[in-house]
Amino acid sequence: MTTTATARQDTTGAALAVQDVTVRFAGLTALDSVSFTVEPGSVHAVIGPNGAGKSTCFNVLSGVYRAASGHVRLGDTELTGLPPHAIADLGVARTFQNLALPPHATVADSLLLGRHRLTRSGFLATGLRLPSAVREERRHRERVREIAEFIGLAGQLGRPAGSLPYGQQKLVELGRALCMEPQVLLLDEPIAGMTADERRRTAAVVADVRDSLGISIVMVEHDMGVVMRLADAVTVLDFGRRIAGGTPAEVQNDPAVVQAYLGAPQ
Ligand SMILES: Nc1ncnc2c1ncn2[C@@H]1O[C@H](COP(=O)(O)OP(=O)(O)OP(=O)(O)O)[C@@H](O)[C@H]1O
Repeated sequence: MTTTATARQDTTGAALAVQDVTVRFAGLTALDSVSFTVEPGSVHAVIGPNGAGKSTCFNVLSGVYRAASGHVRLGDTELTGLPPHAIADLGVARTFQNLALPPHATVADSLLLGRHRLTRSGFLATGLRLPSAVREERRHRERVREIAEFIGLAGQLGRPAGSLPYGQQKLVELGRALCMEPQVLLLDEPIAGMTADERRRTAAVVADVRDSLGISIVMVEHDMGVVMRLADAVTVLDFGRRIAGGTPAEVQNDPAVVQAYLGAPQ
């Protein structure tokens, strides 16, 4: 893996602050006044047993669900209540639990989709292939190549993304999110369904995104081994409440966490 993509930025980064967020579905409180802060350039895992509220939390951060109360802020910027595309425009990109790639598009074109919000040339200029639009497209394609190198898929740029092994398709999704030049990357179960090899490789890419690009990562993940190895901080949810938070070692030894996972008092 190369670090050519490091040239892109000098991001000191902003903290992503979740403050007293409550989400209700028809009488059920899926998130109950949940607060946590994702420090700039860190991997922050959100964990918890089934139904704890992890996906709900993720969907609030990405603007899919609207909180009944509370705030989500990136630095000084209020994200609360904004639609998903506006949140993406402000630098919070997400991947999906299930693959969401156009099946026949090449890897290059799939990654290029992530550049859409950064494209300045209008529809007409692009259609007429005006020099400014051609130059801009070339710049975007160069950036796509750098990101493909970063995620280890430069050799696959011309292949249909749908023809790649599952683990590589998930990396394309991650690459597409990186193409948006985010400050924060939201990863929904990034290694679910992967082989051991794919898991290792994806975990290495996630660590590299943090270490080389300085991007903050919020990750919902069931694989505790990966969470413990990768995360700088962990927030634990149970029945919609934040029951613990801290370093992986701290939460691992927290009696409330042990009880939540085992479902019985110790
Ligand atoms: N769109 C929805 N409508 C109604 N209830 C919902 C909706 N989404 C989630 N819930 C409920 O909110 C609670 C939290 O669900 P959520 O999917 O956030 O948990 P989770 O921690 O992601 O679980 P899992 O690990 O099983 O994916 C659950 O009781 C769930 O049934």
